[in-house]
Amino acid sequence: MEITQLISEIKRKKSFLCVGLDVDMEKIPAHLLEEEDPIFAFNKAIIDATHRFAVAYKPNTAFYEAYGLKGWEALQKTIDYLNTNFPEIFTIADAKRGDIGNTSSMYAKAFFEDLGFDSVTVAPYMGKDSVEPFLKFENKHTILLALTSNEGAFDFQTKKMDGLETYKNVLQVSKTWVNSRNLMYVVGATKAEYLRDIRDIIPESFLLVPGVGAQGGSLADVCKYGITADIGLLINSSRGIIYASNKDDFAEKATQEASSMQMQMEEIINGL
Ligand SMILES: O=C(O)c1cc(=O)[nH]c(=O)n1[C@@H]1O[C@H](COP(=O)(O)O)[C@@H](O)[C@H]1O
Repeated sequence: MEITQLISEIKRKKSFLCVGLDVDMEKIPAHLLEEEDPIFAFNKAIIDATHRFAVAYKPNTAFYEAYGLKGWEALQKTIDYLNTNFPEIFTIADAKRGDIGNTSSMYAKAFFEDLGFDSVTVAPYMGKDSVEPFLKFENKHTILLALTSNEGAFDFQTKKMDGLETYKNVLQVSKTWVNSRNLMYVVGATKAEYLRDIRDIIPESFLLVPGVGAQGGSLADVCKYGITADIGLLINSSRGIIYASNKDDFAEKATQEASSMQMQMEEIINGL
């Protein structure tokens, strides 16, 4: 998907919500376990219940890989369902890949060509030649981990390297890579106070921001310095939406959560 399509969808829906599809069989309502493919049945119900309020979906591949072949099939069915029925919706494979060049090329092929995602999350640790194979794909987006939402982000990402914090190095250096226009970045909602510095380095790039809801990050805090004229944000909530209820009313409760987030976003967009 072209970035301009994502921006017009954000403006049309007045939403920059990304719903995280992190399916855990122990948390889904019991009646779905009788379905032939419980993971896909759950995802389909969540997508049907929330797509009016969301512009992106992000399955984290760990939650599918954990169930082996069945999990991977459910992931394929989920992305096919999205691409067929909601082609205007941006899709993110949260796989956090990155390896030597020829291996990264195969990861890129897997997520962009075989599965058909619009984007994939990638770890920057192995450097330029591990990321550039992803950037070669036109109208596909590589979402580089910059400053993550977890406590461990302080172990390396905020430590200085040549006088500059590592996450700032990631932002500065990656801007110089071939096809860097295809880059987006992950910044955790729990690190909202860093967004002013981050926007100084990458004023316009899209940010995937996980960590609201279950991890305690705040939408208002993220928007304070993170939002741009084209919005430039995709705010992800996974557990806060998909497990709003673990009973038969899970889809209705997911609708309520997604709708409430969309309303807050609409207010923010209208106030710009
Ligand atoms: O790349 C990510 O999406 C990600 C990066 C990060 O820094 N923190 C983070 O929580 N995530 C992912 O975002 C989702 C957050 O889920 P919830 O905390 O349930 O909303 C999970 O799939 C995480 O793996």
